[in-house]
Amino acid sequence: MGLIALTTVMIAPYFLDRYLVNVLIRALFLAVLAITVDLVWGFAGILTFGQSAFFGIGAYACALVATHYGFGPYWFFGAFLIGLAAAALTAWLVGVLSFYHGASPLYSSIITLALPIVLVQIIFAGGRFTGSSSGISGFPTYYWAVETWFVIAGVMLVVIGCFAWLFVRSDLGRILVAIRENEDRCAYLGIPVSRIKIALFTACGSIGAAAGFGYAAFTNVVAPELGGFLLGTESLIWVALGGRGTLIGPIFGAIGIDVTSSYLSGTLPFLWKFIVGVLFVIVIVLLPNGFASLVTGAWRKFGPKRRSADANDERASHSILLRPAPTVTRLGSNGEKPIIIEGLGCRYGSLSVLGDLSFEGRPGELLSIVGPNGAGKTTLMRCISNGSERTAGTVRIAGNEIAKRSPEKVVGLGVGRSFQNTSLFDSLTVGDCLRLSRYRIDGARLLRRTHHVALPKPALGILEATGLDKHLDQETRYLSHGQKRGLELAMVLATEPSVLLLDEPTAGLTKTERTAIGDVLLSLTNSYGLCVILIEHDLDFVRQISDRIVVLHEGRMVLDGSVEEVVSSDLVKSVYSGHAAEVA
Ligand SMILES: Nc1ncnc2c1ncn2[C@@H]1O[C@H](COP(=O)(O)OP(=O)(O)OP(=O)(O)O)[C@@H](O)[C@H]1O
Repeated sequence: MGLIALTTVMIAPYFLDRYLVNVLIRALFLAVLAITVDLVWGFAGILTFGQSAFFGIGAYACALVATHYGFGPYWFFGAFLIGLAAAALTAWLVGVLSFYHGASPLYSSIITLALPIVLVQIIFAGGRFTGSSSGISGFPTYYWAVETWFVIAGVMLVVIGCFAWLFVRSDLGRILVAIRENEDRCAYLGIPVSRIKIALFTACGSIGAAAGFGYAAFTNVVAPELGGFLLGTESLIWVALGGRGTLIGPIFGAIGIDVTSSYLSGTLPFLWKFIVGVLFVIVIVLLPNGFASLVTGAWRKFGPKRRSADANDERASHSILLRPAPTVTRLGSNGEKPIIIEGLGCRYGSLSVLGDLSFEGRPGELLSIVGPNGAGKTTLMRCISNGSERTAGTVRIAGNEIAKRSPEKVVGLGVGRSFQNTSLFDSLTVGDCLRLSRYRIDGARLLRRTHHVALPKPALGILEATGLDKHLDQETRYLSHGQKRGLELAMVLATEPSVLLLDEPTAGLTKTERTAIGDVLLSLTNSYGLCVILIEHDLDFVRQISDRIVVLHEGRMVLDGSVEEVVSSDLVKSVYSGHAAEVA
């Protein structure tokens, strides 16, 4: 595919009209910008209005160095590097401000909205140095033939397009999709979401600058509009019309709209903008996945059908293979108490949700937390798994204070958490979900996809018990509720925790499935020495499998004792009167 594209860009300019070749060269550079917008917005889900700023930085690096300092191969290459470095630094700074732990998704949109506006103001304020509102033109550049420029722009687009294609299919590319779909779940699997977003933003910033540099070197003109908000918004329109998250759609979106604009904007300047606007609205409403979805739909319908895989060929029937993890670093105790909580408190303003909780979890123990609705059970889970949630007290995991650590760092200490509502990644396959759960331990490849995933024994056991090992290529949205619960548990176990926090794992399950989950939990504590902390409303289930029970009421601990002590406690019966009969 890449070779065909390369050959096309090598020979196309010799067969096309000269004006069209000129227009296409600019469009090819803009298509590179569109790829970066698609990576940031389409794949990682970060709505960015500011990608044009990096394009502008690259363009101005070319013009400013050639105008004020010098021109020649070294100056030219030096200016290219300056453009890339300035854009990377700016993108990194914007990334740090936008994605620090606790920042809302709105931050990045607002900051990227402000970025091109600030850049344009800087250019205006630059006076004669930056050319102010008129920009800079006529600076020295390489006046190569248009065919040569076409090949340069085309090769740049094909090479960056191919790398982007490999990247989005790689392990790391799947993690980008996971972040877009469920950022919280990623963090609680130990994936450093902020760092990945900042790195992506930085890389895309410098690629955008490379495209801007090429654009300026070819056109020999730079103007503030090249780094402006309007181009940033237009790049979003190219991606939306072409097909967000498809790479090829945004490339054709950018080229199609820019080339058509060049032909129509002279004769129909206002009508053309109106047509693009209407087209945008129609596509957003009728084709939310852009024109690319029409093409892929037609290909699926009329294109060659895939040969069904040979059932005996395991590699052919699954694109991913499971194997046991060679060395399991945790799962179970290393001699330290898995968890010690002292004086834990949590307030929301004047509302005290948890107060002065102290208890510990022992190796191989199944500790249930029970209490009426609103007692603070889920808040307790949050305080254990995220250092910034509690307002008082300490939580130690295997001897290490969690302090103010973010969820992904707490996972690193050995805490695995499943949520009250099953929390997965709809468009990822079972295999993808398992692979990304191993990111913290096995890492992820940048341009390649791993075809196996090594899991600890209990995770493999759950996949076998739920039959998920036969559905590794199934997208998780098609799984039954029980299978989703099983997969989430296997994913959490894949992170090799020593403390497992489960928030109502049996909610919505059938009796048989509840029994199966109970057996799994007992084997996790008895055979692997895990400390399991379980929130559960099904008190029969709690009584059958717990070693110890902690009872919460209005954010306070009213009892910490064995099943018999809790069942016979009058105090518990009185605070838990609605369910007391079931406990007893
Ligand atoms: N972000 C928040 N801001 C303000 N109050 C909150 C917040 N989160 C939880 N609360 C309050 O804290 C209390 C405890 O909530 P929590 O969800 O921990 O209870 P729970 O015991 O898990 O209840 P359930 O069994 O219904 O899940 C509730 O009164 C809830 O309204």
